[in-house]
Amino acid sequence: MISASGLAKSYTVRRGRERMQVDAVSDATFEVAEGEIVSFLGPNGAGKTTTLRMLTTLTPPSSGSARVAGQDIVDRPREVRRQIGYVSQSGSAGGFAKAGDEIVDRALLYGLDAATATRRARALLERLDLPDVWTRVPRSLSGGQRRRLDLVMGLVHQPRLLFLDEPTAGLDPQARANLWGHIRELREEYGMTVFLTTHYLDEADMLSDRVIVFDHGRVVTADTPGALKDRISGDLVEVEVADPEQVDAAVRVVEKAAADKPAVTGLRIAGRVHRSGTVLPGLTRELDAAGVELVSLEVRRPTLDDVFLTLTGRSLRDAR
Ligand SMILES: Nc1ncnc2c1ncn2[C@@H]1O[C@H](COP(=O)(O)OP(=O)(O)OP(=O)(O)O)[C@@H](O)[C@H]1O
Repeated sequence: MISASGLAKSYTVRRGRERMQVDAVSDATFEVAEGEIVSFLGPNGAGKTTTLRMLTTLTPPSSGSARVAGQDIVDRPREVRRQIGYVSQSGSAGGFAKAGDEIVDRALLYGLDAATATRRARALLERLDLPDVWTRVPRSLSGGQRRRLDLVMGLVHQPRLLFLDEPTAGLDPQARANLWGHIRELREEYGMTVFLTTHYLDEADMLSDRVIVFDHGRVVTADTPGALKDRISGDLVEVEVADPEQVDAAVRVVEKAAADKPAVTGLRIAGRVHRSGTVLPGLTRELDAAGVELVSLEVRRPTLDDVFLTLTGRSLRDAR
């Protein structure tokens, strides 16, 4: 559904008297298959929005090429636009018009007749739990309602591919989870492809089939959230012993099972293991045999932040 190859965008900016070149995107090369939900994950300034604007034909690339919904973004921008929906960071519903009228106007712009536009607008509002907002002015709605209204605006012409730029930025946790649920259900119902930018790790993790990690204008890696976490770090096993005298014995046991050197903090020993499910039974038996008395044993899945840190040398949380 999306095939981008060496997509790049540079801007010339003035710094005082000097003109400088800013490489917003240096090499966006990736594929997105039909029906996938793919997150484009990276810190602020990584070049996510610029990539999205090139793919949606809002800004031309400086070099490279891409096909979106089977069409070349430079040669056939109109055909691309007809098949995609786009919800920008700031959203599209604003102004003083009533929400229902804004949706219908948007649908008319795409060439729908008024009756079909109205029918679709009502169905989508119902579908996104916004049954009573037709006569409301968008700016009077809550943040979560407004983002759902933005989705309606992006969906009214039934696109095959939906682009979402930071869809849940600024929403509270409940509204974010609610929006993720809607996006997943819409994909099931309409079979559409969703490509979203985000700098939220939990969003990329919970929502997407695949994550493209993007930093400094280029793709770092791409995989499913689970595979990314498996590939980089395995699981983190942490044992806490009761007796300081038993720390060394516990370290020796954990060391045998761990992929790298265990970290010791007081009475806690932490080690990365590749498959906790198969390692744990043996580990507990060996700790027992070594006479180590455990206070606790915890297994933690590495987060996407651990992955980002390993790949880029910086934490996505700090990079924001
Ligand atoms: N029109 C422009 N003129 C000059 N520089 C730009 C322009 N648009 C983007 N940039 C620069 O390109 C880089 C990438 O910006 P972009 O907005 O694509 O990043 P982003 O990953 O989407 O970040 P954010 O999450 O903050 O939107 C930044 O350094 C930005 O300042």
